[in-house]
Amino acid sequence: MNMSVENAGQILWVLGIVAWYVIRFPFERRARRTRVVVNRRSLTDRIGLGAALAGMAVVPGIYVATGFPKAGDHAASAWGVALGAFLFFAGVWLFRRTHKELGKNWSISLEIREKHKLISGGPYSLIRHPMYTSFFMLALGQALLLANWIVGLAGLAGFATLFFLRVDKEERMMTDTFGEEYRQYMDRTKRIIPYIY
Ligand SMILES: C[S@@+](CC[C@H](N)C(=O)[O-])C[C@H]1O[C@@H](n2cnc3c(N)ncnc32)[C@H](O)[C@@H]1O
Repeated sequence: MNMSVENAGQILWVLGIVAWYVIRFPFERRARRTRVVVNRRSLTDRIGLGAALAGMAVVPGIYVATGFPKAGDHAASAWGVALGAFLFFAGVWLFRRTHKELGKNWSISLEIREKHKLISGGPYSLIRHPMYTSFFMLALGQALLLANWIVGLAGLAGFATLFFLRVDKEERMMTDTFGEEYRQYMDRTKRIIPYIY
């Protein structure tokens, strides 16, 4: 087993998660100060958020800190880790772009804020959910950076749960709020992969 490649994967994952949190923190603080006018947070959405948090932070965090669970460990390859690092940091970059673009309109859950504007520029010009695309990139990166099948795939399973529980509800909330403007936006964009889905 090549320990140095595995350690490199874990260190890169930790660095990416720290960068992720540094980007997210100011938006969480600002969101607390901006009034919510529509709240569609539901039990299903909380379950999805819990699954994503468990799969992308708690399970890999415990693995990196303690090596648990040992079951599922596999040998890491340098190419796999390099590809994982590329996907993970490209995901962090897209995550930052989407936060900058959404600005005061960002929410962690299904909410419309006071003076909410429909954003359709930058990464939002091709896909309606580029932040969710960035999460899928982070989850794929995690699967390649962490040399354990259970821990690696927990991120994909956790985020896919949130995505599929949420996406229809989010689009319904946006259509209810922005009406024809959002319907037209839907007609010219895909969900998470430009020109495909
Ligand atoms: C966690 S953010 C994710 C945004 C988007 N689904 C994405 O993946 O980039 C969720 C919140 O963003 C807001 N939102 C989603 N799409 C938006 C858009 N095109 N313009 C403005 N706000 C949007 C909604 O208030 C929603 O509750």
